[in-house]
Amino acid sequence: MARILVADDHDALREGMVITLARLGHDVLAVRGGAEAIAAYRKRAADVVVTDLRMVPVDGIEVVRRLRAEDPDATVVVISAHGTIATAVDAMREGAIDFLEKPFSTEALRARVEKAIEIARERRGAQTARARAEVLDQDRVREREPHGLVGSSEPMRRVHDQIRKVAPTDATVLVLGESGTGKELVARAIHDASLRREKPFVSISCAAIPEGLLESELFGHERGAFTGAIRRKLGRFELAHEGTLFLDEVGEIPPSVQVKLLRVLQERCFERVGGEETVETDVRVISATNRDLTRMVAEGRFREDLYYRLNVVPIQLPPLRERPGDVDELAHAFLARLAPRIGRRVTSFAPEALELLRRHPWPGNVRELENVVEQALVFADGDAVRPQDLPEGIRHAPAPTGLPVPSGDRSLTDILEDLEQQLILAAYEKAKGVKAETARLLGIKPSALYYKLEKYGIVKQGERGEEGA
Ligand SMILES: Nc1ncnc2c1ncn2[C@@H]1O[C@H](COP(=O)(O)OP(=O)(O)OP(=O)(O)O)[C@@H](O)[C@H]1O
Repeated sequence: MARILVADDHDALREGMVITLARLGHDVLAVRGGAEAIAAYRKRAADVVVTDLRMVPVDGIEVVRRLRAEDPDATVVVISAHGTIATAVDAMREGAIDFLEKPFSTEALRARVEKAIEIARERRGAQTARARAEVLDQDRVREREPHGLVGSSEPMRRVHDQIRKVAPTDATVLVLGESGTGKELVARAIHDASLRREKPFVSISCAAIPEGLLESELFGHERGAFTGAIRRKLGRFELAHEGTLFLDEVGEIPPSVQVKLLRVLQERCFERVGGEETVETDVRVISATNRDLTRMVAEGRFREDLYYRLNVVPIQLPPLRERPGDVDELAHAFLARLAPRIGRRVTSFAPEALELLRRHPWPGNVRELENVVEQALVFADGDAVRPQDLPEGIRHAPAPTGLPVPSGDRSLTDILEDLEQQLILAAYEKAKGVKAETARLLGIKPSALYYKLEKYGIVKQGERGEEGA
């Protein structure tokens, strides 16, 4: 059953339509003119409106126009007099979805109305989806507000402890960890527990901003500093004044900007791009990276002096696979937060589903887990998430091989070097430090072994000769 509004000033025709549509089980309201139709729709929106085009003083085209202006999802079918197709086309241009040419059979009326009802339903579905997306967007904004770092595994307890100790000091903190491990959340937690908590927390992802724009994003620019600099713009340092500035992906800062950042950290002042005036700043800097900054320093891609300035207090966030104990707790926390938002009454995980989550290696870390829970909730329709609600990649997890799952953070060479180092160490220990035996276990020449032992810092340089090999 649908709610249908019929507008026609021709009594017999109007009554006829009412009878036909009511017989089909619809809830029909009929009015005699355009103005009445608009008023009735405003009072109570109909699923479908069927209106004659030729009415005075307000005609059918005007009805279409007004209803669509007020409700973009209004679904209107127009009735045109024989031989006035052009007017019907005009009405369609205004947003009517279909037309009926007089005279028409009850069958034609039924068919058009049924089709219109279907379209109206689709539109309503899309509308709900839109409204939900808006709510989700708002929630995302709200999500930016601090919420606790979940996880009480031993490594996370250590992180909490470090946050508590470092927060009240003004020390510069470097948060290290793979992508999705919660580095930004740590930065917020430090800010929220600090004396600056009432002041702004400003964050910037240094990787997301093109090299040429990063300097002006951080330090602002003066009017006319470069093409397109129409007015003075404040940079993040000024926006974060007296608060905390979070520099995410700090390893991506190009050398030219590294120099300027170093100066702010040392002297607490800077100049805007294209400006002469020196701006004093009082900002606590917290930065984060998933890169190996010491390696970048060694390779000359990151200034050593800047590295030491940023790395006053390092906080290392372990990848999720190294704290499997947190998976349960995080999954339940995300479930509790996301289920109401998606409109699901799901309150738990089936034991088999939880088991699959525990077994997954989580290369995308906590962010991946959060996404997986959200996806599963979309499919879950009971009160527990079942294994079949989980994404394919989780259900058919490869058997654990003990190998790290590549996540894009590190190159194959790096991963292989790690593995090589581990294997050499294992052999070295097994051989109780006897190098000739270590080389034999590994099936390589002693000279190759010496080279690798030094490379990985397992023995100090120059120690190689002591066995006389
Ligand atoms: N311990 C945690 N408790 C609750 N939510 C977490 C936790 N860790 C991460 N998250 C959530 O996971 C997502 C990723 O976290 P965040 O953005 O802080 O990671 P990141 O390490 O900064 O990632 P990237 O390096 O990709 O920027 C966020 O939605 C965050 O709320």
